[in-house]
Amino acid sequence: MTTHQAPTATWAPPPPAEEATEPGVPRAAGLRVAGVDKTYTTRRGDVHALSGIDLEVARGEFVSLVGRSGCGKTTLLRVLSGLLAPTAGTVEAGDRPAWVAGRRDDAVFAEFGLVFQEANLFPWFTVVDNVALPLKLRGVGRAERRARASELCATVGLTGFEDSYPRELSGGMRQRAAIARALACDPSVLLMDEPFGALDAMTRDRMNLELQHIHASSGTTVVFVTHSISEAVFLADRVVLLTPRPGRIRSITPIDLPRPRTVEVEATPEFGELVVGLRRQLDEED
Ligand SMILES: Nc1ncnc2c1ncn2[C@@H]1O[C@H](COP(=O)(O)OP(=O)(O)OP(=O)(O)O)[C@@H](O)[C@H]1O
Repeated sequence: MTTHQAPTATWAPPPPAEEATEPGVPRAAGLRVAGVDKTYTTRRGDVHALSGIDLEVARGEFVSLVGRSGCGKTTLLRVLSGLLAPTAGTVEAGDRPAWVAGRRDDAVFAEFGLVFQEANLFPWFTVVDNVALPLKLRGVGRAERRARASELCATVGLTGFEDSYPRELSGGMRQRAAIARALACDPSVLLMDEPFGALDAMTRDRMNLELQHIHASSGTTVVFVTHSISEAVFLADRVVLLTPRPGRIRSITPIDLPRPRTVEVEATPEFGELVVGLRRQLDEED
């Protein structure tokens, strides 16, 4: 295990997925975050949420963001999503400026897929119509979008539930539908904020296996926020640990465990060492 204390850790990105160059398959983009600061201005004063965030995420890489409650994980993810303007700094996606001088390029962010803790499905739409919605908004014809949405339902294990309504699904199934919807437009980057945080432990384990499979087959770049160190280690190529007040990158830990990973990996000494090492860093902040 190698734990780097600086965000400039040398790390060899995985080779870009070959499928990424084929038509109809996601074209993953890397992310470059430089000098990002975020201060919230409130009636009770300023809250300095992020300071000097420098981070490169390689094309096709899976990065987990962890840290104590309130350290700025969601703030950083919202900046990366285009939902929140940084106070300073830049974000680039695949060499295209996304945030520069507080201005966003909508076209860049339109290529990103977002998944939050709540699935946020439209209750009056069926699963397939929810998944197809981003395609509808892009003007894709009904037959084509239904075909693509059914394909995505199969990818996330929802075959047979295409015509169900969200209320007829379990929490895990709703999150799978949300992931399928985020994948509908072949996102260049998939940003996920505690997507499995509300699920029971067994469902969460299964979703982690499925997400790993989806990441491998789609080749997309993923930034994943979680409170769970073991989930972060299980999924990631690298784990980024933030420290609070203001949020800074404390360490970047490469996860060199072989893929595909199964639940058995969690019983290995290598996995245990990585988790303990990260927990120790968190404890040192007390
Ligand atoms: N809209 C807001 N206005 C003012 N302060 C905010 C706002 N959103 C977040 N903050 C503050 O910014 C800091 C970082 O919050 P953020 O939600 O990004 O942390 P987090 O690491 O995602 O927390 P958690 O793990 O609890 O979800 C906190 O001090 C929080 O109080």
